[in-house]
Amino acid sequence: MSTILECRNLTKTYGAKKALDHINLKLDSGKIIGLLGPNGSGKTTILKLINRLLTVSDGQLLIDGMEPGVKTKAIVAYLPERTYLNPNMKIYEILNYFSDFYEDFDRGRAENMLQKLNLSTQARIKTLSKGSREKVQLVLVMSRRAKLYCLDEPIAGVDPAAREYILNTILNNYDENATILISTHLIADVENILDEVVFIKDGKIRMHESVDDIRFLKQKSVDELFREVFQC
Ligand SMILES: Nc1ncnc2c1ncn2[C@@H]1O[C@H](COP(=O)(O)OP(=O)(O)OP(=O)(O)O)[C@@H](O)[C@H]1O
Repeated sequence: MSTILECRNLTKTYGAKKALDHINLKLDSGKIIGLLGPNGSGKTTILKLINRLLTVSDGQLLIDGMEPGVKTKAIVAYLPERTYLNPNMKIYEILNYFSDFYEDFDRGRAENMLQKLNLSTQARIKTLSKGSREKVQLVLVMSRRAKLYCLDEPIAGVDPAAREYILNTILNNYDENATILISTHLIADVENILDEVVFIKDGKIRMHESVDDIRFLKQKSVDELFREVFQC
């Protein structure tokens, strides 16, 4: 098993605010990992650093052994917490754009998923509900054959039935050697698909455990453990 992500004393500051404080973390490839923590704990900051939307203040961040750059962008697929789709474009136009932009984009897979979600490729983004826009965005990301998927709150805006479909879509559409890092508050909804969890609070890693160990050794669900660790 190889390491897809490594943080060595990773620190990120925004002015005087330390959003990530000397984080050490190693993630193996082939896992679905939940990045879980209360509001403001640093989850989005980590995902943005991986995607080079922010730069490291101190320490090191390595993706497949490389610092974030052009080469890592080609192997990382990112779903940001906010929609970035151009509201005036039709879905098929965005598919064209993704096909041109990403060598690893599998258009057939995207069209298939859209069809299952009853989303017409002729639909214009601005005519879709918030939940449907989020579904389109997730389909685009999961249709890349990336090595690392970073999903920031992928199911926050969709109804429970769609949540299940989306989680199954995530499970069924990624290569088993790829890694998925999911940041979410909806722990009970996602815990069944997770192999490992990383708990983060105040910019520090509080726990990195396998979900099987939490269930069998601690005899708890991830949701129960999260509430225990982060009780207010
Ligand atoms: N651009 C910024 N300038 C200053 N502080 C920031 C900035 N972005 C984030 N922060 C601060 O850094 C900390 C970590 O923020 P981050 O968005 O990474 O948390 P999060 O865990 O993703 O939160 P949430 O679950 O609410 O989305 C917070 O205290 C936040 O206020």
